[in-house]
Amino acid sequence: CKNKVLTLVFVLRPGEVLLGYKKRGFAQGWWNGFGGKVEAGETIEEGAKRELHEESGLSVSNELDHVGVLMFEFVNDPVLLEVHVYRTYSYTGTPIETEEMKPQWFKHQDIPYKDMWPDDKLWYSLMLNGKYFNGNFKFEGLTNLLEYEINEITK
Ligand SMILES: CN1CCN(c2cc(NC3CC3)nc(N)n2)CC1
Repeated sequence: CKNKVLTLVFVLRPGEVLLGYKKRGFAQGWWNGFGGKVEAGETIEEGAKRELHEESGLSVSNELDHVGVLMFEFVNDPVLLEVHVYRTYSYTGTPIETEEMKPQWFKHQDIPYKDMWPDDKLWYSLMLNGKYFNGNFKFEGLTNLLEYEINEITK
């Protein structure tokens, strides 16, 4: 069991998605949803809500919609990343810039894929359109996507 479980939350409003610009650390300089590690004693969904609040200032009262699981393998690295993707239209608060992230709303056509993880352009359309999906990606380093498969699932 070498999976590192991570979360990724997308806050939506009509025609737009909230992304955060990573100001430091892993994937610095790229835009992404909000998320991170799951701590001992919390469920994956609780971890997702916690990271969203820590990184954006937003709170989610009710359910997050669990829309997919993305598995990432890196050549010569035994640790698999298991990223649980969530989305929600219902949130409270106003996005605030933190030390980690600078939040910004993007119209779907303006999503800055060149400044994002290389896999994002392959599955964002499914996430933005309310589909459910699973994805498997094989990377060499952080930018070279060697293989992938994405399957839409009926939930
Ligand atoms: C804190 N986590 C890190 C992993 N993560 C990823 C990863 C990812 N690609 C993988 C090649 C790394 N692509 C997106 N969009 N997010 C979510 C946030």
